[in-house]
Amino acid sequence: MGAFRKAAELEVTTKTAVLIESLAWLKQFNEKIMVVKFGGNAMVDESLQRAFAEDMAYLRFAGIRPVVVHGGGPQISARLAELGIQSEFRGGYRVTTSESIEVVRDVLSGQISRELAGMIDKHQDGLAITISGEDANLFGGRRRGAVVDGETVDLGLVGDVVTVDPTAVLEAVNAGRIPVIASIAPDLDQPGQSLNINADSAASALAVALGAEKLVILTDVAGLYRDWPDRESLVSIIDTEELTELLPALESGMIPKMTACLEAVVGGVAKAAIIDGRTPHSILVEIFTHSGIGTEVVPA
Ligand SMILES: NC(=[NH2+])NCCC[C@H](N)C(=O)O
Repeated sequence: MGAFRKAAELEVTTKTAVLIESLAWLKQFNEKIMVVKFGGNAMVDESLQRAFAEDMAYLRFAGIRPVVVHGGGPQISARLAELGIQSEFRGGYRVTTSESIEVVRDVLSGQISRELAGMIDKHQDGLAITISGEDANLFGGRRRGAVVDGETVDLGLVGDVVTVDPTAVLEAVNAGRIPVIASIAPDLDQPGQSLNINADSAASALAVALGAEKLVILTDVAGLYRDWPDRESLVSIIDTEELTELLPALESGMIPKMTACLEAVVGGVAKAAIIDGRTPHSILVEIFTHSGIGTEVVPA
């Protein structure tokens, strides 16, 4: 047998193995809701955005029901700079004012949600549907500052999701559509006021409210490292008990993401994962292979 023919046969064997490995996961996730937090570099790189839209269409046509939640920190900063709106910073975080919250809304709902939905719709007309956290009672928020060196600093109109009414999202999902959700919410304590909501916590709260099977958070790291920055210590799977112990010692940028995973699983979501959004199609590897690609959080 020629070497060429052998190589071709090997390639077929590899492809066959990959395809058949996915069967277990196609069965497990069939018709299940999966909440995906879109963020980080993937959000500001057009080819990664396009790959992400393709992945969402892929999940949907594989029989899964994806729900996308996104933030937009970098785009908001860029738009504020363009408009010449000066921001005050406290403890390294931008303070959101009533002037800048209008820009936040416009960038999140008007720009990012629409662009992403447009890319998903390239795969089938009307596949995506944009929903703002301010629509149909979806989210209710409460102001929360950031903790810097053990002290809470007031960041203005910034907060966390504290109430979720998933009715509109469920309707969209049941109609076979992919909701694309902007992380902005009415302030429960101040009627008429809106808050810029942390998208990790919003995705987590929504996953719980929807009874999702899995929460997946895209980030700019490969996953959770037990001993950062030791590259060998990347964790593939961790339970809520061990994660709770590890959490206070984590690098500060990881804490909100791992907390979101933890709260989702404690709230009843079967599992949650953080994966590298800089690697195109990493979500397909996470979902459809046994070993996945990032760090998965499971119940203790
Ligand atoms: N990082 C990991 N260990 N992931 C395991 C993923 C297993 C399976 N494909 C799932 O999505 O549930």
